[in-house]
Amino acid sequence: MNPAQRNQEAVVSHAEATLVSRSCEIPDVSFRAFLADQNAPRVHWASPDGLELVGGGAAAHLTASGPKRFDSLRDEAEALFADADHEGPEATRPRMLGGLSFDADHEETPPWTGFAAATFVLPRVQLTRGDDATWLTVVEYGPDATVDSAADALDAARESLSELPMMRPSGGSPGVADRHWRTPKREWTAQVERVTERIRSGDLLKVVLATALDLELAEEVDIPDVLERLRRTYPECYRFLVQPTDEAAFFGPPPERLVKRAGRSVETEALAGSMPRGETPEDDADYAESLLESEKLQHEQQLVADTICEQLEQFGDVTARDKRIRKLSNIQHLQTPISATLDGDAHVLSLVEALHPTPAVGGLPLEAALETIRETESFDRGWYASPVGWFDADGNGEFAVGIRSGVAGGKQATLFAGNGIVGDSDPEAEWDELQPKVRPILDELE
Ligand SMILES: C=C(O[C@@H]1C=C(C(=O)O)C=C[C@H]1O)C(=O)O
Repeated sequence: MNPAQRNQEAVVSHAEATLVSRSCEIPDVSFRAFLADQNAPRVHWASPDGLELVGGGAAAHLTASGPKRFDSLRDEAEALFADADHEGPEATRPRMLGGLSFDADHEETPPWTGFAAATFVLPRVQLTRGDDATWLTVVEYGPDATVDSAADALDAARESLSELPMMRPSGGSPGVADRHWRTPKREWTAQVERVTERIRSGDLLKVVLATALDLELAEEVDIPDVLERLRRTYPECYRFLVQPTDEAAFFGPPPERLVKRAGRSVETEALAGSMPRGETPEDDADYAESLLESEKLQHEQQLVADTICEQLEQFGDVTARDKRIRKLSNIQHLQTPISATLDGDAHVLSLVEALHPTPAVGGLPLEAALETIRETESFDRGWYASPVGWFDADGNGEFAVGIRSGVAGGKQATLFAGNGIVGDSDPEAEWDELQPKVRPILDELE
C-alpha cells in the first residue's frame, strides 16, 4: 500500500469513529509516578508558562512521512477531531502531542526505532496541570466509543490513580560507564574548518553543525525520574518526552520556542549565539556584554531573526522586538522575541512547516545549508533539532525546537549538540561552545 492509499484508509476509518473525552479535577499527584506507571506510547509536555501535560497510551495516533507530511497530518487531524465530544475545562481539551523528524525523508533506524517522520499521539489517559488545578482526562476513540464508555473509563482511571504514591522517592542517576563523541574533537573542528572555507568562498552564509555523544549507562535510565530532575534544574525551559515504544524515548529541556499559536496571535523567537554563564555576577555580566558586542554573534543571530520574520510575513503582521540576553542555568544566548497577528486562520502546523528548520538549527540559504549538513555530519539527526509539541482541534498549539535533547532506551543514550558556523567561526571556540549544550541531560545521567 502506498502512503496516499494508507492516508485514504486512515481518513475513512476516522469517519467511522467517534471521539469522546471526559475530564475531572483531581488532587495533585506526582506526574513522575503517573508516567512511570504508563506503558508506551508515553508523552510529556511542559512549557515555562505553567502548562504541563503527561499522557499514556494512545486513543489515536497520527503518523506521516515524506514531503507532504504536514498536509497529511492536517487532513488526518481534521477528520479525527470532527465532531469530537469533550466535556471538561478548556485546558483538558483533546490535544495531539508529538513531533517530526528533522528531515522529511527520515528513516526509522536505531536509535530512532518507532519514530516516524511525524508521530502524534492523542493520549488515552492524561494528566493536565495549569491554572492552579490538576485534571485527569480519558479519551475513547473508535466506532464503539460512547459517552458511557468514556465515563466508565474515567472512573477506572481515577481509581488506579488513587493507588499511586503521592510522592515517589527519586532514584539516583544511572551513571555513565562509557562515552564517545560520534565526531570527536579533531574531526569536528576539521568539519568546521571546511564549512567556514565554503562560507568564505561565497555560496553560504551560515550552517549549523552538530554532533552526537553516545553514552553507555551503568544502569537502565528512568526517564520520568530524569524529567522530574530537569524540572528543578531548568525551570525556565520547556520539557518534553516523545516515547512511541518501550525501546526508545526522545526527551530534553529545550529553551527555544519554535512557535505558539493561540487564535490570531503568534509568538516565536530567534535564539542564537551562545556564551557560558559566569562564576560571579561580574563574570556573568562580562559574558553577556560580549554577546551584545560580538559582531560575529550579532550577525549569526540577525540571520535567524530576519529569516523568521520573512517566513511569517506570508501569514500576517510581524513585529520583532529588541534583541536581549536570554539566561539559562548553564548558558546564555542572544534572543529576539517575534510576534505576529494572523490575517487568516493558519493552522499551527502550517506555521511549523514554514519555519522549520530556522537558521538557528539549519542555516542559510536553507537548501545549500541542508546539503552541507548532510554531506558533513557523521550522524543521523533523526528528531534532534526538530519541532516537538502539541496542537488541538482549532489549529492552536505550541512547538519547541528539540535541542538540548537526547534519545535513550535501556542502557544506551545519545545526546546532541550543534552550533551555528559563520565565515569567521573559530573551530576550537566552537567546540568549547558545544560542551554546555549536552550538559542538561548529561548531568542528570552521570
Ligand atoms: C543547535 C543548538 O542550539 C542552537 C544554536 C545556537 C548557537 O549557534 O549559538 C544557540 C541556540 C540554539 O538556537 C543546540 O543546542 O544543539
